Amino acid sequence: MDLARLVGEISVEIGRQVGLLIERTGYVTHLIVGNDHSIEIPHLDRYRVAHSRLRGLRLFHTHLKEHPLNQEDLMDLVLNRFDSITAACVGSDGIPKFFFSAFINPDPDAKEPWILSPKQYPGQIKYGYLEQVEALESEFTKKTSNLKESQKENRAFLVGVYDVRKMKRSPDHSMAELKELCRTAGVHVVDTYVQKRDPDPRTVVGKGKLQEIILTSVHKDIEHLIFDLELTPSQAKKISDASDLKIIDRTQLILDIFSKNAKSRDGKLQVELAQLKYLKNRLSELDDNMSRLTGGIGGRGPGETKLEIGNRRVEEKITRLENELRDLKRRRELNRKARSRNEIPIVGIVGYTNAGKSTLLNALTNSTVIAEDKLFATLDPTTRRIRFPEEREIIISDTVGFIHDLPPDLSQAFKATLEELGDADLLLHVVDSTNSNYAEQMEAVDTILNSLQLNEIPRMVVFNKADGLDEETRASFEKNETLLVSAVTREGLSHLLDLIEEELWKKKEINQTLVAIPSE
Ligand SMILES: Nc1nc2c(ncn2[C@@H]2O[C@H](COP(=O)(O)OP(=O)(O)OP(=O)(O)O)[C@@H](O)[C@H]2O)c(=O)[nH]1
Ligand SMILES: [Mg+2]
Repeated sequence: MDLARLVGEISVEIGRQVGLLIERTGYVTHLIVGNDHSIEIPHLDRYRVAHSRLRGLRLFHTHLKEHPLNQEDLMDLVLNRFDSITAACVGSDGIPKFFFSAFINPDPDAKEPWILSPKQYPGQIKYGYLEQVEALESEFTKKTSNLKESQKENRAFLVGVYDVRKMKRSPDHSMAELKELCRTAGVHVVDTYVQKRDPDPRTVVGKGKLQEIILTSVHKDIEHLIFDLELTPSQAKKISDASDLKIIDRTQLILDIFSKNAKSRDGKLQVELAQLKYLKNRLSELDDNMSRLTGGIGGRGPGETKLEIGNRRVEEKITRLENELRDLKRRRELNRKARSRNEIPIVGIVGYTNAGKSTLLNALTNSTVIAEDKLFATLDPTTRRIRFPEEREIIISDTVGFIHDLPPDLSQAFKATLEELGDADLLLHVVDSTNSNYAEQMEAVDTILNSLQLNEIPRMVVFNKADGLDEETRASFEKNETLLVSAVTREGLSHLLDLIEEELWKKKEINQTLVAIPSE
């Protein structure tokens, strides 16, 4: 109380708010002098206590007018995870007349992230402060331990800002896909925010909204803020300046999944190259935030490439990877030439990610290529042979799944793995018929195939997962005479093989007759 009085007197004398940061032992770590209506809390990162939900510091400060705690005070409380915040309203003599206090609300579902205590007069101040803080802390621990293991880690807040006029697909679909990507990356989605208008060039969402999102995130123990767009380097920096959260965009999320799933030498190099290219554009913004901007989920970054290495090293590494990839590509081409000399027809399986391409390849060839209910399970092209009666044989290859708006660096990197499709005699476009967005997904695949100049190759659309359709949808597919199969129940597969055989050999025979015609 004496301290309160002293601070009050100083405060009145200089006409500014004065604040103290006090440890639980009573030790004062900071004396902060503000202006007449607010004070600014210094950066407190190193005071963060790892396992407890509170910082172990409380803020005591003066209000020169008889105002209760304002929005700014409460933001300070929540963002800094103070044990408590107290405003002492001091009279003209510097003596505190009454106090307003607030604590962080341990209930993550509460409407407001704080609890306000009733106004107190000096005589009413209780000394059970430590007990109160301890009770709060055990409440926090209880809430956290109630969560399932899977909900404790990689908690994320998803933010989608969509300019509906410019979008090719609906915001809902885009957000649903972002959630799928998160699930694949092992991210637990806690909260989402969708806004339908032009992204703010500086902070994507407005400043006030961003603060609100950050508040909620701190409150719900969320560590990742994931944006459904590619952030510009300066947006990423501005947003991460405003909070301690890890800022991740769609590109990084996809890169992250790719880096987890790449198995072959080639695939790994491609992913690392894409990561480095993404990083290079952001190196100019190099500062403390960079580790958070580039760490990826659970700290998976681009290989050994930590940020200590500068721009030059990144350039060097990019060149080295590109050379290595060129070598691999040359070798692949040799293999391909050898194969095409044998004149075995090649069938490429393409389609949106998770359509069931790998499962279909497995079912057709009875092999076991990894098939998972995850996006981008396949990153490396896999090739198998199928033998038909009459000594006929085809080579059939699985490819990486397609997705809307593949980040430019990635599409560049993955063109290499799709290049082989150029040799294909037939493309099987596999569609997940049970996905309500299948039409949009087909369009995305067509767009990518066209951009790869593969539109000349005959295409066969295969609607997969027929076993998962309800009667009505199934009937509508059948009415349109679509090729309906199930890689799981094997329904329609022998028909599919017949069609493939027909397509390839019918064409071949015609070609041969053409060749047989003697030229002049
Ligand atoms: N019900 C049903 N599920 C299927 C069928 N075919 C594939 N799936 C499931 O769909 C999921 C994705 O299958 P994948 O074969 O990995 O798909 P993909 O197209 O290779 O995916 P990426 O490699 O990630 O692009 C898996 O969980 C499969 O079990 C099917 O015919 N019926
Ligand atoms: Mg696959």
